[in-house]
Amino acid sequence: MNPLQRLHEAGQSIWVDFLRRTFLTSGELSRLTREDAVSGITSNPTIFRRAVAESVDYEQPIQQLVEHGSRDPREIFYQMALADIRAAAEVLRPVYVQTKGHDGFVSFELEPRLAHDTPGSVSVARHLAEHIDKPNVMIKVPGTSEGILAVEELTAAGVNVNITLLFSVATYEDVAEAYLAGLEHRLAAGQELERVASVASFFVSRVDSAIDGLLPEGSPLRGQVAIANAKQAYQRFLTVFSGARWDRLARAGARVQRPLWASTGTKNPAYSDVRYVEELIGPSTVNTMPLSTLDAFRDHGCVRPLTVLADLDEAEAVFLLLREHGIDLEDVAAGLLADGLAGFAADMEELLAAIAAKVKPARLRGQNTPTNLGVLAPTVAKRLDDAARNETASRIWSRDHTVWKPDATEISDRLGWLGLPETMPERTGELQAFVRQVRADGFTQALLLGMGGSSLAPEVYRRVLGVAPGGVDLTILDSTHPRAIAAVERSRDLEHTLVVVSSKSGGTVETLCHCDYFFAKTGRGEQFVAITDPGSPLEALARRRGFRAVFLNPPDVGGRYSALSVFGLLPAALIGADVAAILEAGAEMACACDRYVAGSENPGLWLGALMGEAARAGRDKLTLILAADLAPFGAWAEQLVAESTGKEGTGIVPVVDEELGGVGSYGPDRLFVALGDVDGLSDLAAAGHPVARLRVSGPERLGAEFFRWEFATAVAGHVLGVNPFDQPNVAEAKKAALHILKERRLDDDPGLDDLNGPLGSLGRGDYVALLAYIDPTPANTDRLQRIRLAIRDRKHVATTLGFGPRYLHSTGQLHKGGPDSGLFIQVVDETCELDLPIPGRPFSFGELLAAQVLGDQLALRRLGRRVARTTLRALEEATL
Ligand SMILES: O=P(O)(O)OC[C@H]1O[C@](O)(CO)[C@@H](O)[C@@H]1O
Repeated sequence: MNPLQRLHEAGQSIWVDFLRRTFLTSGELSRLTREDAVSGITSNPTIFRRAVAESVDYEQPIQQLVEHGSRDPREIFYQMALADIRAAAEVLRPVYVQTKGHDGFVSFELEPRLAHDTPGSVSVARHLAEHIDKPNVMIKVPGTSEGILAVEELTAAGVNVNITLLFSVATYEDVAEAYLAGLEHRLAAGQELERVASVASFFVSRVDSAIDGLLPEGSPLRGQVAIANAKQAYQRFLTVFSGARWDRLARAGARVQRPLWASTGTKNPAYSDVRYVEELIGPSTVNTMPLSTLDAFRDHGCVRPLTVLADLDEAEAVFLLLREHGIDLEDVAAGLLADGLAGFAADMEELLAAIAAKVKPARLRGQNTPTNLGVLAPTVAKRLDDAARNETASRIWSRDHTVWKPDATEISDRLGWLGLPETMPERTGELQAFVRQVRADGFTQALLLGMGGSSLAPEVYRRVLGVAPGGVDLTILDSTHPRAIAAVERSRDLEHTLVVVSSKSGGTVETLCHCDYFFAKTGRGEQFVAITDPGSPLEALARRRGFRAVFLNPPDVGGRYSALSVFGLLPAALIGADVAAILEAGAEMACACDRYVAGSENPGLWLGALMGEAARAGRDKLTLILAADLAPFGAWAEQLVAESTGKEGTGIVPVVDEELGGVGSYGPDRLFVALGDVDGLSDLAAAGHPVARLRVSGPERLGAEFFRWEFATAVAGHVLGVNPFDQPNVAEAKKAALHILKERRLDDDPGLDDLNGPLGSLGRGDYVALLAYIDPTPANTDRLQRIRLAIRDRKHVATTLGFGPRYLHSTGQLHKGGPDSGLFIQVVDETCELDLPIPGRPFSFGELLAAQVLGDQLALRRLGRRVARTTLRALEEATL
């Protein structure tokens, strides 16, 4: 038995808080009923908005309805939604029959505009119930005072009701009373009671989100109130549904109105992702879970029966303490109800707008327009067929580590990126409020300190989107070159600069050194903010130094997969970007890549199959040709692909920012992927190079591209048989550099190399990586770019360019763990007169950089890779 089945055994019904057409038609819901004891479905305007706006499922139904003369978005919505509700009711009918009408329900919510209209609610709900005409359907009515009056009337009329948006125990009691009163009317009228069912949807995690924000940092009450509140509601349930009044109804066949725990997806990454399930287990209850919570519980949920009855004294104590803090739970509940209604109303509007937009031609079809896959076409097609047969996409979404490796290590706890488009919208308000405060406190600039996955997405946002009105000007520092640090320092008005220290592990040496350096300059904690994982050394440091804020990211999101998490979105919010729109685009792509979307219709699956199969066929140089407005995206994709796939002697070598050349410049080891509007690829396609074009409608679609490439990279990892979420060889260079610093071995410098030998060794399928440990100025970059093009055109090999130490956190893994086809040319300063001390450390930035040059060289040499060290001038002489 899996944990979900055990939960069912413990007396709790498992419903899913999700609905979408292909979820029904693909057989996924019926599979969940068979394998995971799922026995119900809940829907709401948000779920329908997502289903319609962010998936391709409804394109065809909309077109068909339009062809049959429907134009009105509301009418189209009801046609489609009610068809889904009926279909879901059919799938769940066996459960309903087997449980003799106890379980197997699907819920459909009244439109939010009826929330304060009792007669309107009653008449629409009755009409819907008649029209749907299925015994196992519930109509959702909100727990407003007008809604509660409607519950009584509807129950009396024999309509099954699910009362939603309940946050307070007092309101819950009114709801239970309304249900009893409705049943009593029926009894008095001599009508049967047995076929009337009801649930009371008590919201859980939203209560913690609201209360936690009112409590002081570190308060032990944080994260305690929602569960205590739900436990109290359960106590009221036990009282109301017992005793003489209830017994009379029960004897006549009445069913209890079961408490249903809703809002059970964890919002705060510091809390367990199954907390709102594990703590509320008890008989006669329902838990409706988002798919991510369902997957998490199946994976690691722990079933302790009757937790809903445990620790009641503690729950009491929580309420006492809450009152001592001056927090009135009833006020909070009223606020949550108002917010919940407003949220649903906004989603309903958006849903109708999305339908209106789709009445025009479908938007999501044709994400991939492969111009010429040439020799790769059959293998990619076969791979997609295999993926459909093996349910690869579905298994990825179920977070099944065996897609990659039999061992779950560094896989199961690295798949959180899949859920970010769904979970992060909850946090946009928090990010925006933070930025407003930052602005109000006079900060006009921001400086982000971070490496690799902690800095590359912010850089893409900044360079692609610019700074919007109301945003702060953000600069990213990921170089330890003393001149680069000095230049950043000079360019900032430090007093008005917010410093964002960004590190998942919280232990990255470059980031911590930068942090110490700037902290010593300003000495003001309120100028600093940290983004990190819960419990990291950086979190501790930030709290010790009194940082203005610490943003904790979900720990199951790896650095290079974090663009749509706080690591990407806080910097995006700082520059004034529309974070909600970024996530919306991400969600749209996530839906396009969903578990039911097969073959080339699934943009992430398709791209991953292409990249992986190309590499297997020797075309492992993934050459990205980016439209000018998306150019900065390349460095982010480079890290994602290189660090994810470059291991175990295989991998994909991303080639970015290599200017497009003539057909003769390229060997048969290339796959070209164009992003956005780019010209000049037809000759390459005509010459037999595989060329794929990805359509991107504009920079505002960045959120979609981040997700597409993450999904594709996960798929490519699967095709290559590697774990795309670890970076096993990164530590080698790190360790070597730290050892050199510790032992003060900087003088064991092997000196510069003659380049003729290494350059002469280049052959077919090789690549040259220029690793520049010099000041990353535009002028130096231009000189290095000229050199790489000369090497490419003369030697017909792919070239890459990275600045140290930044590339160590990007392509460094591939260099050491990937295919042995690289020639690594370290480019170092002839002299550097400037050095900067690092406060509190026995080495300077100049020494750190020097140790990193030597450390990486040592790590590469130990693996038998070709490495040479030179200066920019000597390299120019040897190549131009
Ligand atoms: O966010 P952190 O933990 O500072 O790590 C930064 C980068 O360093 C790496 O761990 C590699 O060194 C990357 O995977 C990561 O993106």
